[in-house]
Amino acid sequence: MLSGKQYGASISHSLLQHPCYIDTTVAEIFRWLWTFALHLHVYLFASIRVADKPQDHEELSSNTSRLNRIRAFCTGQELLIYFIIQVPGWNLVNEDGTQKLHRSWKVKTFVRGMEFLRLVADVAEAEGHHPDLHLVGWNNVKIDIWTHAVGGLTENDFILAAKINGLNLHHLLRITPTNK
Ligand SMILES: C[C@H](O)[C@H](O)[C@H]1CNC2=NC(N)=NC(=O)C2=N1
Repeated sequence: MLSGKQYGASISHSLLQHPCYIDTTVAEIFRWLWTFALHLHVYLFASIRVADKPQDHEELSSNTSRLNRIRAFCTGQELLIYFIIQVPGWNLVNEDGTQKLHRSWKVKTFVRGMEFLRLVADVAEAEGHHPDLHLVGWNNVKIDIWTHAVGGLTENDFILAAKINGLNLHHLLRITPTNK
């Protein structure tokens, strides 16, 4: 009859011999190495990290841009897709390696175009977050939004885009099928 101690020793001895256990040890080592390598990669190469996942079900336009809440985004597409669907009409573009939000409109007249930019400027100033504004060819308004402080997109950019979408601009726009 084996004592408890002897029984435990025999169990551990047989386990040690079992290929599964050996595999398990090797698997554990590889798992640890992989995890370490992954964290090292994130530490060394993730230029900016996701501060935290965006709150769900929060109406973007009711948010306000706050510097202390700049949620920098990695290039992780899933986060960008989560936000881009909340700002219809805006597109993700990459200009010389900088990810930006872009949208364009056709306005009725040059003066209406300036009025358009004025309304956007007021929202931007209230937000403390500012877009790149273009009025080209007298009636083409183009807006790019990105966070200069991080050289890419943050949640603040999507908040500003949502607020611009919330502006009543119809009286300034030339009616076209797509109003591109
Ligand atoms: C101090 C001030 O809040 C910052 O300089 C703000 C101003 N507006 C801004 N707007 C944009 N698009 N990106 C910024 O990094 C930025 N920084």
